[in-house]
Amino acid sequence: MTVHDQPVAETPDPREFGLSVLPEHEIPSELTALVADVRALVDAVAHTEAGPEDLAEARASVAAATERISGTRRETGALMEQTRPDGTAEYGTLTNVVSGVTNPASPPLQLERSGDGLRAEITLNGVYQGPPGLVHGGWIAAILDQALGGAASAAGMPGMTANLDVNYRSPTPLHAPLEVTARVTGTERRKVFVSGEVRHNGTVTAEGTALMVRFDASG
Ligand SMILES: CCCCCCCCCCCC(=O)SCCNC(=O)CCNC(=O)[C@H](O)C(C)(C)COP(=O)(O)OP(=O)(O)OC[C@H]1O[C@@H](n2cnc3c(N)ncnc32)[C@H](O)[C@@H]1OP(=O)(O)O
Repeated sequence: MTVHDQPVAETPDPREFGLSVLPEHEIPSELTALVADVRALVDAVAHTEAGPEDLAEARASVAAATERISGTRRETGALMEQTRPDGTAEYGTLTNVVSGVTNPASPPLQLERSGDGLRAEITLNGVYQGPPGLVHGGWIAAILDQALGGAASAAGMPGMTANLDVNYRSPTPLHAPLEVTARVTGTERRKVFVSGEVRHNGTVTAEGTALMVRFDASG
């Protein structure tokens, strides 16, 4: 296995493969604001103790809002194009369930380049609960998977997760700032080895390693 030391590579333009691509700056700010509002709605619904009258009224309002915006739908596989500081482009699915900018079912995860990989700060609310007061382990694995895949992609080697291994070291609290980090640790042919961590107050609560297999450029 060799340690990856290549410069960031240009990712092929997905339009060449017939995929639909939306540049990030073309996403209406009203849509990203609505995504945040719907996340707040999901949290409110999950925890509400409102009475039947208020619930019925809220339900009618939600149904009206759904009707209002359901006329036209974007393709499920549409990609968002982000421009890196060096001017090259990177892509991810708009409705990615872990970090999709237009998907209110995703947590507000925004991974950014940092040091030799990616980093994010995120606070998860009760919608992501597993054990009382704690983040569900499946969501921790999903966040790590996204960070690990994103690190490979950011290094110019986008691919699919072939294997993901997660160790839960200590409980991950809800309603508390978490740090997510990930980086490429090595490559071997199409195999990209990645590792990452979730930390709370500097303590590792979960760590993961994954094998990403790069998309086959030979067709
Ligand atoms: C667009 C922007 C995106 C932007 C990306 C943003 C981040 C997205 C993060 C989310 C990632 C996901 O959730 S992805 C979704 C979950 N994953 C999946 O659905 C993947 C399903 N599996 C597959 O499609 C396939 O098995 C692949 C692609 C992983 C591999 O198939 P393949 O392409 O035919 O490659 P193959 O020849 O079999 O394997 C290549 C090398 O990897 C090794 N290998 C393959 N699988 C394994 C394995 N499980 N464990 C060990 N080693 C393995 C082989 O031995 C070989 O090694 P050698 O002979 O070279 O030694």
